[in-house]
Amino acid sequence: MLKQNPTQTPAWQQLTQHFSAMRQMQMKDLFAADPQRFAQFSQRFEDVLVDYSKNIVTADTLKALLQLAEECGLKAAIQAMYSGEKINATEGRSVLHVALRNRSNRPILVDGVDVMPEVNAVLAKMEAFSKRILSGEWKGYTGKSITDIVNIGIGGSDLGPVMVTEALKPYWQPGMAVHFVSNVDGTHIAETLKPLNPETTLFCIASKTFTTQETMTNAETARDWFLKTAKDQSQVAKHFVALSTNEKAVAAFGIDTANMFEFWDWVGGRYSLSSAIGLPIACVIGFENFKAMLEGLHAMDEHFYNTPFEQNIPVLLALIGIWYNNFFDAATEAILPYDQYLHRFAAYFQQGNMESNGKYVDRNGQPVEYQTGPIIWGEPGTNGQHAFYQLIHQGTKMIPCDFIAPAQSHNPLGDHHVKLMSNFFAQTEALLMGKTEAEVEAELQKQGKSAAEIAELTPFKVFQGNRPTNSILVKKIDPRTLGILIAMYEHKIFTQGVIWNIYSFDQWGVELGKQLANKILPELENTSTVNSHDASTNGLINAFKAMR
Ligand SMILES: O=P(O)(O)OC[C@H]1O[C@H](O)[C@@H](O)[C@@H](O)[C@@H]1O
Repeated sequence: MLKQNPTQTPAWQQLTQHFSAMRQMQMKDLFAADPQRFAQFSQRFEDVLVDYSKNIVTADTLKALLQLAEECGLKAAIQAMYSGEKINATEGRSVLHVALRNRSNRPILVDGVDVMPEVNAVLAKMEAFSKRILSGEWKGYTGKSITDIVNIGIGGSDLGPVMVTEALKPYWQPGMAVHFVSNVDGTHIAETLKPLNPETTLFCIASKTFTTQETMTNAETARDWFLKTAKDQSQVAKHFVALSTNEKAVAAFGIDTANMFEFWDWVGGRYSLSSAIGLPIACVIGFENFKAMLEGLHAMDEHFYNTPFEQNIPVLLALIGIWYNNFFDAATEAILPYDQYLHRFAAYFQQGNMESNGKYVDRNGQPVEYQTGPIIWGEPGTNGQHAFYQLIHQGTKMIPCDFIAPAQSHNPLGDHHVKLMSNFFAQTEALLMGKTEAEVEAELQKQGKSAAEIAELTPFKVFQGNRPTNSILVKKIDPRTLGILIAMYEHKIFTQGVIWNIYSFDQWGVELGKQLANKILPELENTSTVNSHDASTNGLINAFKAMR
């Protein structure tokens, strides 16, 4: 893979020059000058409309950004990922979440072996299992059917299934509920288990490595809770399944490997929701709906693979993100879904994006001299409007935002949805157009304010506007559309990682804290004074011990 420093490309030089012309550019002037702007700067894919016209870009900006993608070897990088090359170089692994939802069944080789037969075998096992659970055929230790699934996992073994099961709540099958325990804080599992009955509860222990401290601790607590009632160790098989790549550790925990749903080291945790990690999804929305989501993911995978970059949605979104991140110095991006069911969508892509592209070392092992991954955050609209939008509208920082909304609500109550959507449209319009001094003055005059009052108040009520947004309008949040949206963001992240010349599929940054926690843990289990750390850490640990 090309290891190109993006700032050393001709395209980057061109963008730097172009930026000095664009930094003062007003989007409303661009709209006024070009009646075709919306048509020119929007793309449709199935029932998804992506409008990126409210960005500080011209055709020239996109041309230079597309050139940057070419010069950084994006084409070859996509080819390398889809063909199973070991692009996760620091872990020596392929990166093949696209194989998990490869509905075309085209062979995908890892070390010369087609992975599709094993992918399909696990999917078939998930299908059969989820059908047995949902039909009530799978019985617990007292002969009752399962009513509650508890997924125990963290990070990539939690966030995807949480986000998807919440997003697709209207598709939950009758008589089945799903719960998630991730935090090692005992409160999480204690509160989750409180209303549950061990006779009708199934635990999915989800961990790629099956060594993660939080998950193993919660899994042991869950087993103790179960055995407190069930008594008999042999009944564990009816209530515990494992989703993992680590067969040995699964067996050592006491889960029958017949109840293990396998995946592989070429599935990154944060890209694993279409692997066996998706089992709790399939068990609550049904396998047909799970399959529809896989088909949506695959459709966007194909779009990303086959579409020329100038119409390629993930590529365009990635390039626009780079434009703000690297030229306008925007440090964050907000994801703002106008859909209550998508309330964990930003949290999901917080891991997806920040764990992938939060790297300061490039693929040559050198510290980068440019910005890489942005900070991702967001909450559903309209709640965000009454919380942090003040800063987006009038703060000193540029925050590019993605607004996401469905045309059709799953809960068409009265006029709720049109009210919601009026806010969705109004916000991006306000961020684009702002409100001028003259408009504010005229408004204050109408309200009967004196000249002195008008002069005093006007500066506070002006909105500069010119704040960039993408609007992603979909017909309905159904399994297929959700799959499309997920893959769209995944490939945006991939594209940016390629251009920033970083490795997007490792996560060494999570290791140090884990190591130190393992060192500190035994120090907390006795009463002696600790002095093996820096003064602050020693002080805190000793204060904690004194307070216990
Ligand atoms: O599935 P596991 O192995 O329990 O890992 C859970 C999480 O652990 C770490 O925080 C990272 O490696 C994440 O990417 C991963 O998702």
